[in-house]
Amino acid sequence: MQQQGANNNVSFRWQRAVIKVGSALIAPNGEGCKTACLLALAQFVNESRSEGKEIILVSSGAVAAGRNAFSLTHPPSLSEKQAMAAVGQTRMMANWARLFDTPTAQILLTHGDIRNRDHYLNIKGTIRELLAHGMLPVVNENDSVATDELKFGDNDNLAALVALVAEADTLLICTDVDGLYDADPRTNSNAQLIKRVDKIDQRIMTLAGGAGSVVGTGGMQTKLQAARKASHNGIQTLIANGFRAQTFSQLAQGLVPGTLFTPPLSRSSAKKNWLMHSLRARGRLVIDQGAANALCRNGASLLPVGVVKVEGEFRAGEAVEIVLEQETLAIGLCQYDAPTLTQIAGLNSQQIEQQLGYSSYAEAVHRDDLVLF
Ligand SMILES: Nc1ncnc2c1ncn2[C@@H]1O[C@H](COP(=O)(O)OP(=O)(O)O)[C@@H](O)[C@H]1O
Ligand SMILES: N[C@@H](CCC(=O)OP(=O)(O)O)C(=O)O
Repeated sequence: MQQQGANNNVSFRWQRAVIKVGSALIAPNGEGCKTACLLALAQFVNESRSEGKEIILVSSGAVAAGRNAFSLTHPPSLSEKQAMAAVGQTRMMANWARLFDTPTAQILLTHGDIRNRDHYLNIKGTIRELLAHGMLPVVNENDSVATDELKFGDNDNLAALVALVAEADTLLICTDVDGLYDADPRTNSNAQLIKRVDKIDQRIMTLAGGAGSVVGTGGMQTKLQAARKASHNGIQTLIANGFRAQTFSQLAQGLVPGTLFTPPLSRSSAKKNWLMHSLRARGRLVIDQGAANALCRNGASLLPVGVVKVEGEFRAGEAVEIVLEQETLAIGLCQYDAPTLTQIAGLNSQQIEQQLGYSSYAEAVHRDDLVLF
């Protein structure tokens, strides 16, 4: 762990980032929503996207944005907060739309959606398409429908899971302090900023306290939980002050403005480990020589047209081995279940639509979900 001033030379590289924006930035007065504190962040997003980088926003603030539509004289109950979120979510999306020329796309999730295989695949597919079409996904918890057992509870942990689903290499958590301190800076004026953390162990976890504002949820504790989740999956996390324009000018220069959590493994190695060692293949796809060349030489996805035979019983999203003659070339997550892939093996995209009666995934196994041996 390195403290303030000890390391100003760390460089910050990224290609696909999830940027989590806390409620205080959306609703600086504790209610309603404003663009005032989002201008520097939006400029950074616009400039990064024009350089070919990809960004997914995870935006808090629905409850705070909807609060002033209700004239309550008591602290809001759970159902009143859910009603505030329903009002505030549209206001918050309109607020974001004002800041970008490209379309913003709303995705509302509950934890149940991440646990449900079909929903998970749909979320992944939607984010992939939005990014491919240059649009800006804006994710929040679906507060009006989430019950306790289906809740993420806080958007820091939600953002870490979105980073995983979206195959991001970076999680940037924008909050109202400069990063992780060795004590809560709001209550301890001697607290020191920690510039870099290579291992999120129990000692680091105990530094974190709760929320610092009336609109915040979880405080530094949930940010460290999120950083730990991301780190296990090879994703770097940066916690930085979203109120400071300097945060974004430094990021644009490749500098590290807050606390950087470095993962022990790269994203691709972590994914490789997961695919190769944690998943059991449920079936085999025998492919032709053309598909094998596309996979091995060009790093392409496996299309149904290159599949000669489907073996085993597997559901969409499960792992399969990819085989040429007797040689296993790769393992990957199949987007189709075995019966459907059997129907469309050897067909091109036009024929697939005719065969199934609807348009579906172009790839049997997307290259992001595939590891070559
Ligand atoms: N060790 C710590 N370092 C930095 N901030 C801390 C620490 N412990 C607790 N905090 C508090 O966490 C707050 C940020 O979390 P939170 O209020 O939930 O913001 P957000 O709405 O951005 O999620 C800070 O304002 C700070 O008071
Ligand atoms: N989903 C809630 C925010 C929950 C949350 O984690 O808030 P924050 O701590 O400000 O990131 C909302 O939109 O109001």
